[in-house]
Amino acid sequence: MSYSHLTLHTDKYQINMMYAHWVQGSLNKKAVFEAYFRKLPFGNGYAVFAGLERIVDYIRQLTFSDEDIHYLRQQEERYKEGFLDELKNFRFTGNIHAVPEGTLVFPNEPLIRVEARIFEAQLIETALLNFMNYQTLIATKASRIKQVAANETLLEFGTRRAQEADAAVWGARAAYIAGFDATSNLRAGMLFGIPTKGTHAHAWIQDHDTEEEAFQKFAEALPDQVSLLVDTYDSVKSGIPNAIKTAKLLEQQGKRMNSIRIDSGDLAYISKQAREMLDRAGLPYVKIIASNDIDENIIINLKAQQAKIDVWGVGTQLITAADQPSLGGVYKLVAREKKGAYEPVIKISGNPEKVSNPGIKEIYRIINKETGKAEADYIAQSDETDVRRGKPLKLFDPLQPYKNKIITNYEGVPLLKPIYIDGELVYSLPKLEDIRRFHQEQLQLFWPEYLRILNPELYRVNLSPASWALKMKLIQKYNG
Ligand SMILES: Nc1ncnc2c1ncn2[C@@H]1O[C@H](COP(=O)(O)OP(=O)(O)OP(=O)(O)O)[C@@H](O)[C@H]1O
Ligand SMILES: O=P(O)(O)OC[C@H]1O[C@H](OP(=O)(O)OP(=O)(O)O)[C@H](O)[C@@H]1O
Ligand SMILES: O=C(O)c1cccnc1
Repeated sequence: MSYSHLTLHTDKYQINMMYAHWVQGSLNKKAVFEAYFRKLPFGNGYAVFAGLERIVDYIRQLTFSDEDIHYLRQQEERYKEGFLDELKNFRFTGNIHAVPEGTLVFPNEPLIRVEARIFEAQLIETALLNFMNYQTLIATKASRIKQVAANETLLEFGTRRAQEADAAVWGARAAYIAGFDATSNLRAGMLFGIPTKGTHAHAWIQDHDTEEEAFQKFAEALPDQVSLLVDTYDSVKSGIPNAIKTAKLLEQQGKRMNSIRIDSGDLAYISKQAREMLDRAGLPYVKIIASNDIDENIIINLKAQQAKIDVWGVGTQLITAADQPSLGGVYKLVAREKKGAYEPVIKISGNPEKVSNPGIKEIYRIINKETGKAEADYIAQSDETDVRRGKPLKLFDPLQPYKNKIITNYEGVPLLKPIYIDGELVYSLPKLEDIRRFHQEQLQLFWPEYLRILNPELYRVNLSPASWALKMKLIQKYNG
């Protein structure tokens, strides 16, 4: 059995619906689903889309193995053999559009659009949401941390506390997209080409008779990468003075010590002491790393206390998105094939936020040509042409009709890109470095008011008048 084969990484109800479609002969009918989230995490003003690379890899390997079929045969549903034969020939033959990784995204806009036989589109819901929700959440958390530590180095240290191995490596990748500089996870480094960094643990010190001896032995072994953890006994009285001795010995060999790491106690006080002691000893080049349950709020706080920290090691709070451990992305049917054409469909809910936006849609980022900044995102039906033709657009929020605006001098950038067409991968997956750069460019498109981490301005995401009218028509139809 392979732990990386993911075809049955789906909720059983998807297979049950596929079975019912097979029984009813409706399996080949086309359907269009869109994936989006309704609420931004962490009170942030934007989210950072991630997960596409894994989705592409998942779609690529999406076949039912003999083992999968054997397992399904044993289920209490007693699926008929004809269905299992159908699954043996299964492959994804549809279209997928998605926004590129690193894109800034907002609530209620389609981030992934799947157009396929209902049989195929239904199967992939669970895995798509699983990848998109987790990776987008971590990229967004990492982006918040980057916002407050723009000039320091950020190291991702979370693996030991991550929700298992996949979360660790894909989380490390998401953090890198959003601006982290390196990870401690070597597998993430090997798989994705993320730079890797490491210091040492308390165990190295505990395993020696004295801290001084431990530091010197470590420096002897890795003279070009010396980073010493100074808090095993007492940072100010013992760790930092011993690290200084080691740095001086290294200088005699023409080498420069890289850094010290502080992992407990008052990080503001100790880092200031450390900086002073290192500078006084003629070691201004030795950097100070801080770790210990760091997040964006602690970073802001430590900076306000004039902490002298050059590098932040961030683990648990980032990799587990501790203050909001899930993103509520959903995958909703927006159109179904009926008599050879698409019919838009809606999901109605007592909760107005949960009423879906019907119809096959495009999102455009409306860039004001004068300022070069993003003005709003505009969700239109895919057959509307106003944005592409640069026609004046009415930006309106139906819940706040006084917030009405006509925009004329703009460029409408379509955000959804073709990824799979007729089951073929047509998207050339960008290099990770390019995704990271693209994310930084995305940030430049937005006024800082939308990017601040506390109480950001609400960025407009507006439905086109035609999309709004369609929604109202379907609500009226179903409300009778
Ligand atoms: N000057 C400071 N201002 C605000 N927060 C700080 C400051 N110094 C440290 N912190 C944070 O306070 C928390 C301290 O946690 P905790 O009490 O568990 O650490 P500790 O007792 O110093 O070390 P240990 O991990 O060994 O228990 C950490 O999240 C740390 O990042
Ligand atoms: O605090 P995080 O943001 O998760 O960063 C990673 C933590 O992992 C290591 O701690 P370790 O596993 O040795 O435990 P301890 O320092 O809490 O005792 C390291 O010393 C950091 O404190
Ligand atoms: O290299 C480090 O210092 C490190 C790595 C993982 C977790 N904590 C610290």
